[in-house]
Amino acid sequence: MSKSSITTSSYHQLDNYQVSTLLYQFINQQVLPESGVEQESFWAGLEGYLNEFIPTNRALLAKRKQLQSQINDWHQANPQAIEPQAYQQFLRDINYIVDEPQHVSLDTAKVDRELALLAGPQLVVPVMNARYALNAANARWGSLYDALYGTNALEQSGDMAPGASYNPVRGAAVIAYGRALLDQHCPLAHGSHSDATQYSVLHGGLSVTLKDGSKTTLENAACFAGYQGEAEQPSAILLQHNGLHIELQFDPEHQIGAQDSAAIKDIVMESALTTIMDCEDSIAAVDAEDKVTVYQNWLGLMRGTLCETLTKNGREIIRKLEANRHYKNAQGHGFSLSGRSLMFVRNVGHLMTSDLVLDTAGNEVPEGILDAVFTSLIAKHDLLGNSPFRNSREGSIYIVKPKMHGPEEVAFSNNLFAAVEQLIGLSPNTIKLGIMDEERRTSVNLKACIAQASQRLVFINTGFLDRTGDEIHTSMLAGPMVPKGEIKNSTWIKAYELNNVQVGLDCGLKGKAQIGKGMWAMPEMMAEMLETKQAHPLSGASTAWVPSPTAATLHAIHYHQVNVASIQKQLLEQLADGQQHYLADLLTPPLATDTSWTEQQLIDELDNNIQGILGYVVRWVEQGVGCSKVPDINGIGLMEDRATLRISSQHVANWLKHGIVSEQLVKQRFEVIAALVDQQNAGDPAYQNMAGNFDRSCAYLAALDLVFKGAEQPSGYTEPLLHQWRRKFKAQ
Ligand SMILES: CC(=O)SCCNC(=O)CCNC(=O)[C@H](O)C(C)(C)COP(=O)(O)OP(=O)(O)OC[C@H]1O[C@@H](n2cnc3c(N)ncnc32)[C@H](O)[C@@H]1OP(=O)(O)O
Ligand SMILES: O=CC(=O)O
Ligand SMILES: [Mg+2]
Repeated sequence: MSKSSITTSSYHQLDNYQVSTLLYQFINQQVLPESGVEQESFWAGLEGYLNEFIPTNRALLAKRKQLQSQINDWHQANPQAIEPQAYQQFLRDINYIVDEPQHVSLDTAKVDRELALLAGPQLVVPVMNARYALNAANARWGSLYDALYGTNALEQSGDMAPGASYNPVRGAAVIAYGRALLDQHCPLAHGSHSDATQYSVLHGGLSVTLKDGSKTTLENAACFAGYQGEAEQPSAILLQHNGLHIELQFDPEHQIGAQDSAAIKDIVMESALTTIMDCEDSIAAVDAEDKVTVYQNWLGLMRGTLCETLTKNGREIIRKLEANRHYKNAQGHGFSLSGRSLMFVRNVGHLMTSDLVLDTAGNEVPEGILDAVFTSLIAKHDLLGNSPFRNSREGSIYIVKPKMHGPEEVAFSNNLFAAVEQLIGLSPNTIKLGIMDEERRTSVNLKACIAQASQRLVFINTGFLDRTGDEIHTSMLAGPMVPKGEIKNSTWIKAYELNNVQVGLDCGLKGKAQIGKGMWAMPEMMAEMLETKQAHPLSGASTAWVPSPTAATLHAIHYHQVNVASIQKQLLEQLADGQQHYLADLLTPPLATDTSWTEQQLIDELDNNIQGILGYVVRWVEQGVGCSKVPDINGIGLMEDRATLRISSQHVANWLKHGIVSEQLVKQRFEVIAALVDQQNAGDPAYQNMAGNFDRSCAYLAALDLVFKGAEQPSGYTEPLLHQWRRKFKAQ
């Protein structure tokens, strides 16, 4: 627990704690009114809550440290290749692996259908950025035409180049793709959607006129969900397949509609069913001022008031939350669908502390404890109907809790949420929990983790990025790791992904909660995503992460191609015949067996890691940007956040620890790459060069620390050093 270094903030004195005046005023003036919670009882209750949970939080962190030190000692005492049985026994002896409960059955009530019943993309967004957060909330519906036209999903060279103005060849390819998609998932009884000249609603069903004048309908009448406008000439037709909607929009006056045989101007896909508003790894919030901005945006989303004025393509627009979409069904009765993605909020984990609240000794209190109470109190406005919109129709609050290590830490979150419910007047289990399966102690004890939250769990998600960082850090002393790019092919990660689905199904998540997969971290590589990310629904996952609304729209296609409910059913049938045992593979770290890398291979590996580190850290520390697109060594823009930074910094730290690379070589490559990153940012007027500034640049020194002090960082996390250096930069 660190002493607060911020002296500029003023504090309001409670009995035993001091609350940042910024937070105190924000909560009193903007959050408590109409929340059904009285100011006096809230602050008094908060003190009791902090008294109750701070000591346990500290004890859990001490346990992490103790276990890591026992593991380090074991590797030092056993320097030869890991003997699997002895290693597993040791992990059981120290209680790193606990006994697996026999039978766990999920019993979560009031779960919205987007989580329990539907399968589709999950978008993640830094909530500190209001413009992006609004865009994400609205990403429930996305233009297929824009997603195809504007990305490499379709060939981008020659005749197909997007160009400065509309390219009709590319446009025709987009339209053909859309028609093929309709033929595949909502086929006609006869003929093809590409030959359609008119869509209308006749006799309670869809009637489609084809080029030859014949009329047909949908092969499966249930694919027709509704329409907008007049039945004979609708402005939109709503289709449905695998639980997801597809809207055909008609406009003969529109640039695209005018050239289309059926006047279709766009095909709009139901895209991000759910979105995670992230207060964690994609943002840089290091002090009370930042945290209040985060909470303010979350409040704006929960009260429906958030809006942002921006200039786009030379036009000023005001971005706000989208209204619901209204349709008539086949019988002409009105109904509506949500215009917005169902929102989760991702709290921070148990590690960090915040200067939002200080104890009597001036120590910051655990940030996760504060996030639980403030993000829930804000979300209570949604449940009370204090917004023109509704997030959870079932009346639940959805919190994603990251970076928990093992069942005790899940139990802690569960107790925390129960106490918050009492404090702010919610019924038990209103606050739901999404467990990030992203630390090794959670993966190896996943069933026991689920058991600790069986009445509030709504997802388990393989955060493979953090999980990879933890894999390296936990086995830091076991030996040098394989190069970073090879880790994704290693034994443990395959077992980890399979185990997550198996355990989820075994604990009864089907039909009740999400089984989720990780982030597509190459935001510009949409063709490659279309090619490969189908693997996520095919594995039995009901959702998987995407970095942008466009990626959500394209990933939605995979949930039309794959019926997740039937995959899960098959997997459950296999499970009834016996479980696969993944523990031994899960405990096989990605150690290199052959370390005879050439000097050039070592430099390439270092450069790749260091480019990601510097490119990300410079914007984090000096501009407060928590998630960036940073070119890798091959010029491919990668999504970098704190979890990818954890991997890169731990990887270099591991190679330093085992003498694979020397300190001198690492420093030399840092200097070379710093100049390159400076060049990449040359167009940014707010940017300060690192090259020539090596002993003063906060960003550069932070990046060096992340590597050279990497082995000693708690669980290899990057946030302690990032926060320290960002605060230093802000104070300058
Ligand atoms: C390991 C983990 O924890 S993963 C989870 C954390 N990661 C994330 O949350 C990823 C979030 N994604 C992002 O922050 C961004 O997509 C980045 C940083 C990767 C790329 O951002 P940029 O370089 O600005 O993207 P780009 O210029 O291609 O597109 C910007 C447009 O896309 C939108 N956009 C991009 N990402 C998102 C998003 N996640 N949600 C909503 N809108 C988004 C922006 O609003 C903007 O559109 P606008 O001009 O209409 O406002
Ligand atoms: O949070 C996600 C991850 O991969 O880490
Ligand atoms: Mg993570």
